[in-house]
Amino acid sequence: MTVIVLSGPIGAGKSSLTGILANYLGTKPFYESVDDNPVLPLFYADPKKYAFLLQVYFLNTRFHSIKAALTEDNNVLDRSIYEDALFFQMNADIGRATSEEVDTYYELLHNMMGELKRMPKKNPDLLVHINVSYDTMIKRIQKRGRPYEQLSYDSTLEDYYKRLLRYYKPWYDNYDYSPKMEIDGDKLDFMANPDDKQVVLDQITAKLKEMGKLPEDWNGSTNIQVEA
Ligand SMILES: Nc1ncnc2c1ncn2[C@@H]1O[C@H](COP(=O)(O)OP(=O)(O)OP(=O)(O)O)[C@@H](O)[C@H]1O
Ligand SMILES: Nc1nc(=O)c2ncn([C@H]3C[C@H](O)[C@@H](CO)O3)c2[nH]1
Repeated sequence: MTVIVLSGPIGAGKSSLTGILANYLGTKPFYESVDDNPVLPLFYADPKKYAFLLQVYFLNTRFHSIKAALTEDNNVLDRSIYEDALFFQMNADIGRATSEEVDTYYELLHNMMGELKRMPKKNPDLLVHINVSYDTMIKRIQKRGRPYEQLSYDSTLEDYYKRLLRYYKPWYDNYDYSPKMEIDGDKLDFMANPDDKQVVLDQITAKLKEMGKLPEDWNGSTNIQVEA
C-alpha cells in the first residue's frame, strides 16, 4: 500500500502521530531511536564533541529503517533519513563539526542515498509534515520531560530550538522525494482531542485518496486495531 514519512521539529508530535496513523491504516510503525540511543544524552551534555558521532548514529538507524520500510511497502516512519542533513548542517553551521567531519558526513549520506535509488521502491509515497511554533514546541518538550532537552539544562538550547525551526521552512519547501502535506500542530491536539485526531486522519486519508493510494470509499474502520 503506502510508505508514509513524518517530519517536524522536536516535540512536534511525530512519534505520537506515527502510532495513530499506523493503527488507523493497519500498517507498521518505525520509530526514531531515542530512549535506546546511547549517544543522545552525551550530545546534549557536550554538543561540540558528540555532534558528528550522534549524526552517524542517527543516519545509520535511519538508513536501516527506510530500507526496511521501502522493502515492505506498507509503513509509517517517524523522522526519516530525509531530515538527517537538516540537523547536521545546522550543527555544523554553529561550529559543532570540523570541515573533515562535514565532508565525510556528506560523502556517507550521498553513498546511502545512492543505495536507496537501487531499491525496488525508491521513495516514500507521502511526507506528512507537522508545523509547530516555538511556544508549542517548548510546551511539548516540557510535557514529555526528557531532562537534557529542557531549557533549564543548557542556556544555549533556546537559540538551538529557534534556529532549528528556521531551518525547517526551506527544508520543507525543497523536499521533493514524494508528494507532501502539512498538519497544523499548534491548532490540532490529536493526542487529547478525538475531534482533532479525526480531522488529522481525514486530511491524510483525503490526500492518499487524491493520490490514488486509498480507495474512494475507504474509511479506515476495517483496519483499525483495537488498542488494549
Ligand atoms: N498535537 C498534539 N497535541 C497535544 N500534545 C501533543 C501533540 N503531539 C504530541 N503531543 C505531546 O507532546 C510530546 C511530544 O510528542 P512526540 O514525542 O510525539 O513528538 P516528536 O515529534 O516525536 O518529538 P521528537 O522530535 O523529540 O522525537 C508528547 O508528550 C506528546 O504526548
Ligand atoms: N543532532 C541531532 N541530529 C539529528 O539528526 C537528530 N534527530 C533527532 N535529534 C534529537 C532531537 C531530540 O532531542 C531527540 C528526539 O528527536 O533527538 C537529533 N539531534
